[in-house]
Amino acid sequence: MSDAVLVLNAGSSSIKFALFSAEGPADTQALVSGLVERIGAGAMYRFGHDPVAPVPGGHGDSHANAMHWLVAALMQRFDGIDIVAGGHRVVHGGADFAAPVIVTPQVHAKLAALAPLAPAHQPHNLAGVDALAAALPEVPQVACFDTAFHRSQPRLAQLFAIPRALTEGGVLRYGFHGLSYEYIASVLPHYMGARAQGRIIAAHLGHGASMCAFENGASVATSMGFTALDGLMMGRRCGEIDPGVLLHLMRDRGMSVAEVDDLLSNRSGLLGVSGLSHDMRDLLASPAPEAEEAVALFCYRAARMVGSLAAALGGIDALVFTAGIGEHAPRVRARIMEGCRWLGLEPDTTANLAGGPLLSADGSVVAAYTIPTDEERMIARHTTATLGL
Ligand SMILES: Nc1ncnc2c1ncn2[C@@H]1O[C@H](COP(=O)(O)OP(=O)(O)O)[C@@H](O)[C@H]1O
Ligand SMILES: CC(=O)OP(=O)(O)O
Ligand SMILES: [Mg+2]
Repeated sequence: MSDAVLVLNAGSSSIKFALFSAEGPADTQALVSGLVERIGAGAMYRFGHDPVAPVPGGHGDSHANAMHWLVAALMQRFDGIDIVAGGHRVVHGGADFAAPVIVTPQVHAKLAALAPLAPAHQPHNLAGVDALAAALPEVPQVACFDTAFHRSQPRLAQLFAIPRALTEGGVLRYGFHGLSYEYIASVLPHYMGARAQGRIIAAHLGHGASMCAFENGASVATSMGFTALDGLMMGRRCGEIDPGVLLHLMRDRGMSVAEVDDLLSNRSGLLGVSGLSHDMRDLLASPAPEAEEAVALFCYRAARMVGSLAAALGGIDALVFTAGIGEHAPRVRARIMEGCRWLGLEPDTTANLAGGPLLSADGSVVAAYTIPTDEERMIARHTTATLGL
């Protein structure tokens, strides 16, 4: 029997999992990894290199059911592996949690209270905690936060220009995708040597998308704010928007809060602008002018955000692309890099098409890379360190 840490990373429509050995260095290859995706709409799963298969028996109809099914299925399928700890991505840690924490009933209650700030993530993250607690009540569980990496930011980067009382009440820019950025910061020296301590902008471009500026490996500014709706254009989310639009929709068009929430969280972004799909793959393959415009807006907004974060850093030494789009869409990377030429980034077209990792030409003042992220590994590192395994 080998001891393992089970990592659960629940997103808005998927659950990624990985089992890492709890013996030896925390950083060895995952024993097995996989995912459940399209939850609620014909859920499918994949364990390791097995073929993709439908989630049986209606268990894929909700995250909570899928979590219970997944934990039971993993224990059955990998019965030679003893799960000794659980590590979870928890999207929102609010003002209280700046580091990973062991989940106690009190911690669980505080995290559940943050669900309104991350409705498409937090309940699913806690469903993972609950499923593992039901199956293995004695196993300790650690919550690892998307927000924690950004708590090092200077105060100005965290403030909204709103009355102080609201700021003191926790209405701050928290930022997300922190586990991904922390992982990228940890592997960057492998690619860049000592320059990794310089002024870096990392672009996590997945279904959710954000950017983070870091210096000396610490976050100093990021594009997402109080919630994961802010910043870049995303698959279904609007990103940055004039708050006057929200007032107009409610005051002049009679939309309810729930309708505005659904519009901005689920029906905007690539899907809203293209009218076709939230998935970059579909848009890149489509001849429709609306698809082209959605891709063009995504890239335009991303390049503008690089400019903003470069100002926060006082310059830029490297731009790093990661997550689904950042790792797999050379056409999107190329367009964003074109928009960064003025900063001194000289793209290498051939290297970009070949998948990098170095995307910039020899002599480019600003380096560019594509680096695969690994939130599961970062969670495993935090879990073993927090539990002293
Ligand atoms: N080969 C590809 N080309 C273009 N876009 C891709 C490709 N593969 C994935 N994507 C994009 O990446 C997104 C998923 O990214 P991922 O980082 O896995 O997101 P999440 O963790 O938020 O589910 C998809 O919605 C799609 O837009
Ligand atoms: C915070 C966030 O947007 O996460 P995801 O990319 O998993 O949707
Ligand atoms: Mg994700």
